[in-house]
Amino acid sequence: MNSLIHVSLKVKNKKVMIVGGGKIAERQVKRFMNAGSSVLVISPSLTERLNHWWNQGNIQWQQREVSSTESFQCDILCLVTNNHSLHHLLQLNNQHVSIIYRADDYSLSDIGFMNKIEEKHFTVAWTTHGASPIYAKILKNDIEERLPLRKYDSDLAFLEKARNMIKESTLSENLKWECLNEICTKEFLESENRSENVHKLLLSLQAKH
Ligand SMILES: C[C@@]1(CC(=O)O)C2=NC(=C\c3[nH]c(c(CCC(=O)O)c3CC(=O)O)Cc3[nH]c(c(CC(=O)O)c3CCC(=O)O)/C=C3\N/C(=C\2)[C@@H](CCC(=O)O)[C@]3(C)CC(=O)O)/[C@H]1CCC(=O)O
Ligand SMILES: NC(=O)c1ccc[n+]([C@@H]2O[C@H](COP(=O)([O-])OP(=O)(O)OC[C@H]3O[C@@H](n4cnc5c(N)ncnc54)[C@H](O)[C@@H]3O)[C@@H](O)[C@H]2O)c1
Repeated sequence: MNSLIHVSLKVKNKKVMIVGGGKIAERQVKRFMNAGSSVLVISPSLTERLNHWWNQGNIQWQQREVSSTESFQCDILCLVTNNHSLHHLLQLNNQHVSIIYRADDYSLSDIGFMNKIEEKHFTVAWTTHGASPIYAKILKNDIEERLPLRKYDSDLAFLEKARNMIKESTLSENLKWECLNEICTKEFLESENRSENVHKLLLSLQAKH
């Protein structure tokens, strides 16, 4: 049984607490800060970049050591110190927090972070489930070379607009469904003027019904 579900998690305005202020904390902070979460770091020290973000007012910082009996009120708790037993006890004492990330042990973590290639309209994400993070990184080149990611992205930019037009049309649900399938065919996508062809397709179907 695979006990993992791969999701896209919306973390804007979520309260994220990061215990630890080293290199791995930096990676987590960057991720959540850029996604619009409210980030609080608790650590006696910060890396230079974390310190910069704190100075800029992008994150909050409590300069202190966390003790193993503490209880936190937050949506996501990231345990990213270099202290395995502290993580273990904090996880036990914070069962009320439904998402706890443990940087020291993938198998005990509620979430894992995937490798990804992001285009505007398209994301490819993969994971080796911690089997080999370095191999996972190497795969990036392989995926970039083998997949026509720019083409997918440009197709999707077109399809997003076309799909909205179809959804907003007065066609019946069945005909809308037919259109949505039609615009995804290779022939349609590779046709000379695909944007104009969407208008034509809609007009011809509307005229018939
Ligand atoms: C995708 C990405 C997301 C993220 O985390 O941001 C990610 N690692 C990234 C960067 C990165 N990782 C490492 C380096 C230094 C080496 C280098 O520079 O090459 C760097 C680069 C850096 O730090 O800059 C090495 C490393 N990573 C882990 C360990 C083991 C350990 O710590 O025990 C080791 C020690 C080596 C070993 O033991 O083999 C563990 C994990 N790393 C994962 C994901 C998860 C498993 C994913 C999977 O298996 O597919 C997992 C389990 C974390 C988790 O999800 O809990 C991000 C991609 C950024 C990008 O796109 O470039
Ligand atoms: N997930 C990954 O990709 C990955 C990769 C490498 C390492 N790791 C794991 O992440 C851990 C952290 O790595 P790092 O390179 O950031 O370590 P680091 O030593 O650079 O940073 C540890 C940070 O934790 C802080 N800290 C220590 N005790 C604390 C306490 N009681 N309360 C609050 N803060 C405390 C330290 O002040 C420091 O800022 C490693 O020990 C390892 O288990 C994960």
